[in-house]
Amino acid sequence: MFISVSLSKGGQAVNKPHNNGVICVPLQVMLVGDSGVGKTCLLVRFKDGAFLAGSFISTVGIDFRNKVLNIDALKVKLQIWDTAGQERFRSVTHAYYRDAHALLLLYDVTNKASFDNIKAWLTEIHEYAKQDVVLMLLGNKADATHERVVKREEGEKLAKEFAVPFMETSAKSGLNVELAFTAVARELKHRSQKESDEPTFQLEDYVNKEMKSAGCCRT
Ligand SMILES: Nc1nc2c(ncn2[C@@H]2O[C@H](COP(=O)(O)OP(=O)(O)OP(=O)(O)O)[C@@H](O)[C@H]2O)c(=O)[nH]1
Repeated sequence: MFISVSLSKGGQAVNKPHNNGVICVPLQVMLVGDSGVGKTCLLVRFKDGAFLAGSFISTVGIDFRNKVLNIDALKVKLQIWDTAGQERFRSVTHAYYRDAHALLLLYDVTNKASFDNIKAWLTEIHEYAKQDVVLMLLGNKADATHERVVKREEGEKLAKEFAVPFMETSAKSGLNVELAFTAVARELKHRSQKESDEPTFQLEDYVNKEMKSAGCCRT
């Protein structure tokens, strides 16, 4: 069974009758963060299970890939938008915020400036994205132990300050990559089925529970 989603006036995802296997509107997940934090690599890891090693080619404008996830016997189609982190493409990115159902905001644990810029990204998100957008903060490149300059505790503290779920990821080792996308897809799926009797889904609780059962922070 496929899930189809439409948007109410308030931008909330609401349940809609769907034809067998026909997806009316895929769930849009947008990757944002400074240039070089690993947005494209995270997407490629999630989509193809591979790591793009070698020379770094910056995304120009915006790119997208689709992936269908099985969540509780439902097929949830994610359309994942990979945005360019470079400042000169910022106006292109702004135009896409309002259509995003979820945002994965990345910094690079080996790059302090990318972490310091998270507050500016949050301001931008507040300005351009839907008020009820699902948001998660990701500290990427957790595998790069020797180059690390941002401690996990610093990421946790920042996330707590802004009440955003948080996890460290690695596009290189695959750490928490599937979990990050699955968690936001689950949240969106639960929102889309508001009228059901299911208990309210808590994204942060789900993430913490899954990380704990996976041994938390292994790289
Ligand atoms: N060690 C390590 N390197 C990574 C990881 N993710 C990405 N990289 C490297 O970081 C560089 C930038 O990765 P990209 O995915 O292209 O970065 P981006 O955020 O898409 O950059 P823009 O397209 O400019 O916004 C590349 O050289 C990657 O190989 C990771 O998890 N661990």
